Amino acid sequence: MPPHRDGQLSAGLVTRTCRISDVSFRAFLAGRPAPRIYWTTPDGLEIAASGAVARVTADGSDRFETIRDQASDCFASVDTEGGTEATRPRLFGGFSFHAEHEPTPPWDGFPGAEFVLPEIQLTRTDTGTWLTVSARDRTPDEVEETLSELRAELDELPGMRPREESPGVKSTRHTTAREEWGEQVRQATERIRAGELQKVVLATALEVELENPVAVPDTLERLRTSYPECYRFLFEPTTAGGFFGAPPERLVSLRGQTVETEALAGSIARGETPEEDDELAEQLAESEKVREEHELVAETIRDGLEPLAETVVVANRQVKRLSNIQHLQTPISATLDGDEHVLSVVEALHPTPAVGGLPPEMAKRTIRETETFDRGWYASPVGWFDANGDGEFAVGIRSGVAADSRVTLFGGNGIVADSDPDDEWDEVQLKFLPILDELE
Ligand SMILES: C=C(O[C@@H]1C=C(C(=O)O)C=C[C@H]1O)C(=O)O
Repeated sequence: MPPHRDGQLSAGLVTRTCRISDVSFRAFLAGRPAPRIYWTTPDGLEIAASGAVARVTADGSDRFETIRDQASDCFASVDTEGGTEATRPRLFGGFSFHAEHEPTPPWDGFPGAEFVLPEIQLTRTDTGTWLTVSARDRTPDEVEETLSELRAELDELPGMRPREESPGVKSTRHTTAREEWGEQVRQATERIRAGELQKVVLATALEVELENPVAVPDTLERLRTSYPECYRFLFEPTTAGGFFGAPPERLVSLRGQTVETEALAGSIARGETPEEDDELAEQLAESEKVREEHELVAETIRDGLEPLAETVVVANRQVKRLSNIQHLQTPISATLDGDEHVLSVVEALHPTPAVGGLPPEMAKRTIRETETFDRGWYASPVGWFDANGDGEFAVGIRSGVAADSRVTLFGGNGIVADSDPDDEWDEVQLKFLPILDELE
């Protein structure tokens, strides 16, 4: 499919922002149609948005570049007033995992890449809350008038909204049966022992039928309490479905020439007691198998950054503890050689061997040949970028696609030569839990 350009902004973009009293972002999102966007980072930036003033889409292996080109048209003429750095125009969206992406359910409405510049955006930081309205082909006065009207409407919304009940789980179905998984892992380990592969991340999907339709913004709000150290996002391009999740993993943040990223790979459960917790963390940190697998990820990220960077700094490995799982984590930072667009860094890193494998092409091929469900946007870059090419992307894991009363969740794990199918299965189940628990 050739990229279409309904996002082109020949007539220019007008955006106006005003400060507002705090308001429930969930109540705002509940009352808006698709496209709807939610994005929040552990450091406190929180954005809820709806409508599309511009929408750029792309497919195929040059989708990163196509999006960047279309976005520069989009940002070419922007008349913006009243905001702060936090409210500057941003395009929100993401990419499919594979370049050869042909959406099948539940991924209807998700092309190979799509970014949206929202019509109405709420931004919350620790210094305040703002409302932004953006439009094309409208005069600044008209946009300001819409801003005042919307501000009055928002005054009617509650500052806090009582939490809705969880939708309740009617039934769950693994798209990959346990025996099939065992066979998949055995075949992957054979390829690894034969020297074709070093590592591959295999995933499965869990189809969850709910008692009631899911309100994703409410689910994300509940995840705020249980997973405060994670990103939380929703990208709902059409009414067909919304991709959402609470990923612990940053793919990249780029500000000026400073890149922050990490290797996050290697997993173990949490303990019932602090002692057991520490024992498990130690077991994770001491396991040679996990350490090797983790180092492959850290080295590959470093190698991916080096051609773009003046310096790359790989910090010490540590254990990152989440409510239901512990991971090995290595923070990595870099100073780039020149002005690179964040999408160039995204393209250089995706997929890291934390979600793909090594060598990258062989791992991607193995994933395509092995997995019996559509990865779609699972384990892919999701986030935003701005007119300067700064931006931030999470890895779309601990995630699912929601449509009415069905949510499809995804979870994967790194397979290496001596992986045991049963252990890997158990670890994958842990990765469904953050969202599954909130739906139940
Ligand atoms: C693939 C997933 O997680 C990734 C794989 C991990 C592993 O193999 O131990 C750990 C963290 C993530 O990088 C997932 O959550 O679905």
